[in-house]
Amino acid sequence: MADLAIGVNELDFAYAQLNGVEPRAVLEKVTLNLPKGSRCLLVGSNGAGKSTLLQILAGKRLTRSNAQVLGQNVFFQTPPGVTYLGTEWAANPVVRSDLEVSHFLDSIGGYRYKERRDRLLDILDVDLSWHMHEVSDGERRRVQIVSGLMAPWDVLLLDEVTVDLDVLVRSRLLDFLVQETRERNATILYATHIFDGLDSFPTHLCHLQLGTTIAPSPLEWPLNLEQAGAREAVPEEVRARMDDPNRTGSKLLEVALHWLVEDKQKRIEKEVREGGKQKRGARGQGETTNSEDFYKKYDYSAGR
Ligand SMILES: Nc1ncnc2c1ncn2[C@@H]1O[C@H](COP(=O)(O)OP(=O)(O)OP(=O)(O)O)[C@@H](O)[C@H]1O
Repeated sequence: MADLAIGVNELDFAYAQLNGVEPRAVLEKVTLNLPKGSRCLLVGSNGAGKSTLLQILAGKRLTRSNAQVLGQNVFFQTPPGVTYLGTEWAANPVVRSDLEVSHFLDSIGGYRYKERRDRLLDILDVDLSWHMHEVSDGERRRVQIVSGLMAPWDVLLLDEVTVDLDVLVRSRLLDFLVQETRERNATILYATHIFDGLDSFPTHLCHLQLGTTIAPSPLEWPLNLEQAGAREAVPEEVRARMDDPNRTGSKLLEVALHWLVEDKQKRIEKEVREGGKQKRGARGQGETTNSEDFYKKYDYSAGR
């Protein structure tokens, strides 16, 4: 469909495994159709596949499945106008070297987008004379966000990059992003675990559970009970907690907590189905880890 920014249908993905081990499926039957101008939060537990999906959409991981961004199949070509911001950027030695921020931004074409660059420098409160080896993690993150957002983008794929920002900068950045989607019809897919202060940000939510999207994908936000599947996705008891005036967290947090509890339950059921028992957490009575077995052999005090 022409007005879709992201069109993913029944997408599968497995990371290739070395040493003859079979590839392990990480994404299965992922479906997400996002209209242009939307802001969608990707919600799921650690390891659900959020980063993998964002990387596929950014053209960083190849899949033969059908993943369209701005009308093009990302397996063949990532269209221009797609920006991906992930946490791994900060680990690159280049952005930890003695490099002045003004030089860094110029080196990646900041002078071409002077107006947007200056606006972002104000929003992210960045000092152009900072040196990248002398800044804090949050300050480095702010520079990354300025560098990533200064060229106009049509689709923004954000992987938890607001995590180390202080709340003032984060809130001003979110306002900027909302404005970008409203004024330029740009689209945002944002994976995060921090729901505080986000209630009014998304237009949609996508629940990724153990590598599979749960219908409806996306779910409209604020919740629209007329949308098919919305009542099942957010059952009545969760809606009651959302409407409770004594609620302490955000409405979004209520939904996310409900989904994460469900995800954990499903994961445990899967572990028991496949291996006969729950895999995570403390071992049962009498069970030991490999290293406990190993060190016991050398524990001379054990027999005393
Ligand atoms: N390079 C890799 N090779 C093999 N498996 C991987 C690789 N990267 C991630 N995985 C596995 O893929 C699954 C999904 O990982 P992914 O990073 O996409 O999850 P996520 O939802 O982004 O998690 P988090 O919230 O912790 O960032 C995990 O089980 C992870 O162990």
